Amino acid sequence: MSTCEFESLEKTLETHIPEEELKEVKRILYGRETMPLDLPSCAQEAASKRDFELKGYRFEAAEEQLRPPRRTRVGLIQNRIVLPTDAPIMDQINAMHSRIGEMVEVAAMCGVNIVCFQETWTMPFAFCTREKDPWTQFAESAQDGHTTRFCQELARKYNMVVISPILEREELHSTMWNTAVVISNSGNVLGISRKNHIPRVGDFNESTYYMEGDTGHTVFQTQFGKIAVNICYGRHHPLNWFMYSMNGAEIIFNPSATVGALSEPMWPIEARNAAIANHCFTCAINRVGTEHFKSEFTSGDGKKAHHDFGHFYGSSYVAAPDGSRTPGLSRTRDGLLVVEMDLNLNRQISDKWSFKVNGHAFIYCELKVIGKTCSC
Ligand SMILES: NC(=O)NCCC(=O)O
Repeated sequence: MSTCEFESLEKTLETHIPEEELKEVKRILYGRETMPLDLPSCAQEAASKRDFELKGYRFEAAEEQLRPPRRTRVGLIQNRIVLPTDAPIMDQINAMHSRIGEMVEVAAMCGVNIVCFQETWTMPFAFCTREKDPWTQFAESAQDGHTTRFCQELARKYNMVVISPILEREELHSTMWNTAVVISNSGNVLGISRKNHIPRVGDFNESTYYMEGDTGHTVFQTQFGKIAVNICYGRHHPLNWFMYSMNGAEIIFNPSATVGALSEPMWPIEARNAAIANHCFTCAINRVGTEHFKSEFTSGDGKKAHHDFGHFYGSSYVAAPDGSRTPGLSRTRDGLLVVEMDLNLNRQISDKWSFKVNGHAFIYCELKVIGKTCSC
């Protein structure tokens, strides 16, 4: 595991930029200032004891005459794997369950309503190896697998919606998918959202394992707002975010696994731009750490074979429809980002900028040109 990784952009800015200039720098980089969210001291203490970063922010909306505020708290969890990648599979899964369990307990202390974990959170991101065995053994049923049952317990215990992205094994045909299981705060599986764009870039050899998802752009009505899940590589496709939003999503989660050398310059832009373009909140989550694999693998680029994928740079953040965003979590540490948002902001910004109205009209005209009608 690399110990000399750069910790975070925010830390560097805060260390080197004089206070009076820092405010302006942050305004230009991050938009309207996100206020810190007061989190209970018991949560701060537990996070520090359990060795993870805990940060809280809130996005406000203007007061309206006819609608009360619609405040929701989301929790984004980023973490490294707990055990080495060659430990017995069930031990690896159980170790991840217990790590996430203790982080979700802190999320509950912070009043989180919807929590989302990183992409394929129960396993190392082993698709770089192109080996089927043992990695396919991490795949589980989305409906009633070990991990879904674990998340249902969390959901019931803490009255929290849980988004659990796993490697799914669909029992009927033994097919695998990269799937987010969405569990309501009463513990029922509300449904699933399968990754619909599979990367063929760098060491992301995921097409060796699973196909493009077949669940469309599903939006889930929860007690705390309408949510959707656009898994990792899906964030590079503006139309993907657009379709979730056209189907009514107020918050779109983007659980990811991505490495610095490949995508870091894109990371702060894509989910944020999606929030702006679609008048919604977006939540980008990336794992942390460097994962080592026993067998060497090549990247098909003429370079030497290697045992690791590179550094997963964390930096999870939330973006709002007005273009503002929270600072990111660290590039190196496990972390929980708690963000309170007033969902009324979506319509307020839509009324101001009207991007979605234009998008709607655009689709309608395009369909008319190709001779199809639609109900949207
Ligand atoms: N997990 C995944 O889809 N990664 C692809 C690389 C990226 O999109 O940054």
